[in-house]
Amino acid sequence: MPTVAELAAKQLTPGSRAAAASGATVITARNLDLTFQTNDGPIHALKNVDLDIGKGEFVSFIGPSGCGKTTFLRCIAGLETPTAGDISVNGMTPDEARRARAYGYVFQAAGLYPWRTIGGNIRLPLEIMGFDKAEQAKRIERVLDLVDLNGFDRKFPWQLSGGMQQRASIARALAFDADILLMDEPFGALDEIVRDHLNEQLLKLWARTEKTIGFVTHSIPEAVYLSTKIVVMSPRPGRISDVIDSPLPRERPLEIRDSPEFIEIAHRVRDGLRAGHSDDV
Ligand SMILES: Nc1ncnc2c1ncn2[C@@H]1O[C@H](COP(=O)(O)OP(=O)(O)OP(=O)(O)O)[C@@H](O)[C@H]1O
Repeated sequence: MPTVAELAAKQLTPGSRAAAASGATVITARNLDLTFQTNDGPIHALKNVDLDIGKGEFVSFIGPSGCGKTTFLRCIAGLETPTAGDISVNGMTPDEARRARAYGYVFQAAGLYPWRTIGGNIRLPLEIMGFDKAEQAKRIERVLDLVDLNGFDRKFPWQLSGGMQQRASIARALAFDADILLMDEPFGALDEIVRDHLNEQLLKLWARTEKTIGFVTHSIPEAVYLSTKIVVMSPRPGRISDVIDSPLPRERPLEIRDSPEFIEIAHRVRDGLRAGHSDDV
C-alpha cells in the first residue's frame, strides 16, 4: 500500500488543482439561525452557523441526531428558510440556486418510482425540464456510467440491490450535471461492506466530475475517508463545534483508514462529538 505521503505527492487532478488554486467559494453561510415554531414550542435547530465551502471540496456534516445536519443541507438547497443570517450558493440565494438547478440532491432512501425502469427514473426530471429525447438518452448513459450501472437502464428498481438502487438515485441527481451534489446520509441504511464499496466509488465519481459535495453522515470513518473538510456539529441548539480540514490526499485506497494520519483525524472528530455532548449535561 502506498504511504499517505506518496499519495499526497500525486494527489490533485489538473481540474482540482485549478479549482484549489482559484480558491473559489461556492457556498457561504454567515451567522445562520433557524428556529422551528412547533406546537410544543420553538426548536432552535441552527445557531450562529458560519461556513465556507470551496469549489470541488467534499464536505461531510457529522453529529448526533437532531444537531441540524439535515436542516443545514436543506437551507443550502433552499428547502428551509433561515430565521436569521445569510447564505449564498454559487453567488445566488438558495431559492435562486434551487430554481437554477444548481445542485442535485440525494436522499436517505433511494426513492425510485417502482413502476419506472432505472432509465425511466433518471429520465423523469429530464422530461420535466424539456430535454429532447436524444439528449435524455445521452445523459442517462453518461450518469449510469458514472455510477457503474451501465446496462441497467431497462431494469426495475426491485431488480437491483439496495446499494445499486442508491447508486441509481445518485445517477438521477447527477443527470442535470449541476456543480453541487447534496447527499443526506445516502448510505446509512446499507451494510458495512456495501457501504465501503460505495464510498470508494463515490470518491472516484468525485474525482472524475470535480463536483462540490455536501454529505451528511453519522459515521466517523465514512466522514474521514470521504472528506476534504469535516464539519462536526452538536445539538440543542444545533451548531458547528469543529471544522477539520483534512490533510489526507484526495486519492484514498480503503487501507488509508489504517494510517496514523487517518486515525488522528478520527480521534479529533470523536473528541469534537464528545465535547458537544458534554454541553448538554
Ligand atoms: N420541519 C420541522 N419542524 C419542526 N422541527 C423540525 C423540523 N425539521 C427538523 N426539526 C427539528 O430540528 C432539529 C434538527 O433536525 P435535523 O433533522 O436537522 O437534525 P439531524 O442532525 O439531521 O438529525 P438526524 O441525524 O436524526 O437526521 C431537531 O430537533 C428536529 O426535531
